[in-house]
Amino acid sequence: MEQLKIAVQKAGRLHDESMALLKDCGIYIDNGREQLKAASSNFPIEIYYLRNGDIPQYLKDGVVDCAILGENILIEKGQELSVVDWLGFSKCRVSLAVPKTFKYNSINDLNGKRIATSYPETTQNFLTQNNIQAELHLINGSVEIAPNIGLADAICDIVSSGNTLFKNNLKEVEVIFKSQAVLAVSPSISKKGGEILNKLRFRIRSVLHGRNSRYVLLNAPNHKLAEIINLLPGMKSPTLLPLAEAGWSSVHSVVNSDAFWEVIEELREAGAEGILVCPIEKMII
Ligand SMILES: Nc1ncnc2c1ncn2[C@@H]1O[C@H](COP(=O)(O)OP(=O)(O)OP(=O)(O)O)[C@@H](O)[C@H]1O
Ligand SMILES: O=P(O)(O)OC[C@H]1O[C@H](OP(=O)(O)OP(=O)(O)O)[C@H](O)[C@@H]1O
Ligand SMILES: [Mg+2]
Repeated sequence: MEQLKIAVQKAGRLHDESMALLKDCGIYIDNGREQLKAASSNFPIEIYYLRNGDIPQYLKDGVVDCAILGENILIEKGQELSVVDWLGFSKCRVSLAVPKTFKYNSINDLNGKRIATSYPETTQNFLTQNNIQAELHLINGSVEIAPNIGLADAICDIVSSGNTLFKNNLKEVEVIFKSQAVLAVSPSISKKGGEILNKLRFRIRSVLHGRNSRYVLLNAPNHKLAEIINLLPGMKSPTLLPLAEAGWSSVHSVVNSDAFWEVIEELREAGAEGILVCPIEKMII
């Protein structure tokens, strides 16, 4: 039986959350990453544990059908490959940074300067778009140290919390783009592979919608219902059930995780009581 070949980072920042996502999709993986490949006992998928930086080439060559990788690596090494889903983890940005003492007014201040980076394509494209000529120095790790050891005047690297920049006395001056983990596809995926991929994508979407939502239950006096329902859009519209006590109802709905504290405050002000907030395992839309 044909299997969908999916690449996942062998070790590093993407590995754990990629595996957790497959697990939440109900896919059991038989063996660990000590081996290059692993199979699943309950879904037609084969996992290839690879380096994030090598994955775009494996996708182009059709060695794997799809992959979970950082969008920034795809922009650097695989612009022609398609992203089919944005997975919401490993969020970061690719930015230019300079020493805190550098008097930076605009990108023009980088003309003629030396820039250290692990992302030469991304950096060069950004500089070209802005008509800047600079000398690039390719470094594969700890790029932030380059200005401090006199190797470069600026860097282009990943920034997340900003701690690494701070520790190295650097400041972020240009955000080139924002990145997160994505599901990307090989141009040579077969028809059957595409069908399995669609099943996987359906599961991934259900898991991600569930993660981004909360199930809210509350009690409210009937004369307050109109105002409360107005605050709760729900999937279709909120569920309304009568309470044993006359004049009261129970309202059930789904609220977006990002907005839910604000919504809860508004609900309380509108007269809601006994509010319960529960996680949603899967949400099929
Ligand atoms: N500090 C960070 N915060 C959030 N996401 C990050 C951070 N650093 C990297 N990432 C994201 O995780 C991906 C993997 O980063 P990691 O440092 O594990 O590997 P890598 O050096 O790209 O990989 P490999 O050795 O597997 O080729 C990056 O491409 C980026 O998308
Ligand atoms: O803004 P921050 O939260 O400090 O994150 C940014 C740092 O994280 C990444 O490095 P990583 O820790 O993956 O080490 P690496 O250079 O060995 O890949 C990236 O290359 C930055 O150095
Ligand atoms: Mg890293």
